[in-house]
Amino acid sequence: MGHIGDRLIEEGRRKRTALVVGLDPDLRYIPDAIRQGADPETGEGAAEAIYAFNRIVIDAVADHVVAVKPQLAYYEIYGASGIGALERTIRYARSKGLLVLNDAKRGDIGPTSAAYARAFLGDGPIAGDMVTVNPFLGSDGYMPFIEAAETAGKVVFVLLKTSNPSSGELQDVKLDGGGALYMKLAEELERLAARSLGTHGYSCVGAVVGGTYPEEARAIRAALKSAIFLVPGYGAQGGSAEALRPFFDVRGEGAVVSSSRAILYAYRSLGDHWSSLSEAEIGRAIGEEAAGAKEAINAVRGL
Ligand SMILES: O=c1ccn([C@@H]2O[C@H](COP(=O)(O)O)[C@@H](O)[C@H]2O)c(=O)[nH]1
Repeated sequence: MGHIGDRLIEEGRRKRTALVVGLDPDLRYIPDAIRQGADPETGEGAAEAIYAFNRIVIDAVADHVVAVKPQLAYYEIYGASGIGALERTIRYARSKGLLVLNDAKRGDIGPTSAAYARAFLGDGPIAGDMVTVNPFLGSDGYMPFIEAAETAGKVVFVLLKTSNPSSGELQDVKLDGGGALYMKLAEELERLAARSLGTHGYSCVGAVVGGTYPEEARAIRAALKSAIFLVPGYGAQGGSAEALRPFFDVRGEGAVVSSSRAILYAYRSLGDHWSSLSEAEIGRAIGEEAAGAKEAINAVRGL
């Protein structure tokens, strides 16, 4: 039976895209027409503003992306109403035929990870199709997610080599024998990924590999062939389209590239008057930026 990894590949073919747009709504950068007086400091009215903004983003990018990736932190700031905005956003994205990847970066002792897995990969109100997982606690921290993904036919992206500047402080630590910690985890993930290969050769086990580390990606791809890579770092963090080549397989598949700020706030480059732009102008700028990113990524995929 096919799983969400298969759907990612199939939707990517149908729409000719490997792009995922991150939904990291920051009220400070949301124009007045949408913010409608919501206060970035107190958060009053924030949930409505976030949901209104996300709807505009989703409508603008739906033809250019395989999935949206809500970043949980931006919703948790506002407590119950923020989580409510996340719930509504997930429903809206699905109504537009998009897959949902919760960027939650969870991971804990076994029973707590199992509860997180139920929350994000089950049938509950904030469950999506995919979730990011922090493996720092070890296998009893990440296995409940992998088992839940296998059961539900969903996908878990395990943090492997992250895009941030200090990711090497721990992830690159050399182990006895000389290999880096992230390579040891890559080898372990390949063993686990083999348990749930889908129609297109990819698994319920995915990996986060930063677009800012193409050399590391080359080595990881050689060891970890069965995992779809989630690739953040393109755009606002300085990762270029050209650097994305080693993340993809020979068919130009097997990776999805996420971009948040560069697309969400594209209208800010229209000038100082960005805060007074209309909803239509905002949607147009976001849609054009997403279309441009999709094509730039497609060029390195050989499409
Ligand atoms: O290694 C990682 C893992 C996750 N992220 C998340 O992706 C987005 C990136 O946002 P941009 O605006 O495109 O830089 C954000 O939600 C991060 O939490 C990451 O950047 N790197």
